Amino acid sequence: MEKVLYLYSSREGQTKKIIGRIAEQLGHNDAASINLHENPDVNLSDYDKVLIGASIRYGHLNKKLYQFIEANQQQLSEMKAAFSA
Ligand SMILES: Cc1cc2nc3c(=O)[nH]c(=O)nc-3n(C[C@H](O)[C@H](O)[C@H](O)COP(=O)(O)O)c2cc1C
Repeated sequence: MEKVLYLYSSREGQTKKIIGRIAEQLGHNDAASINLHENPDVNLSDYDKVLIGASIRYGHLNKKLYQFIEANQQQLSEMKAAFSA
């Protein structure tokens, strides 16, 4: 079975709710849902697909998210990855 990760960067919880709803709609009830700020060292190679959800403040995503994407650029380009903000 495919392993799906829902990874989020949420300040007040809206993004967490939104990606939870997407997971529900796609039938990914068993997918992992991880807060990037609590688990910055999440290992993408443990998953087949990832959806990254992030909130915007004053035109910017959270700095930790930019750092995560930069650090995992190679892995993200080689797996099925989607982004929502
Ligand atoms: C102080 C503040 C600044 C925001 N700046 C932006 C922005 O620049 N662009 C945008 O599209 N939304 C902006 N928003 C809207 C948030 O991205 C939106 O409310 C989002 O759902 C919050 O998600 P979160 O609860 O997961 O942090 C802003 C919201 C707040 C409270």
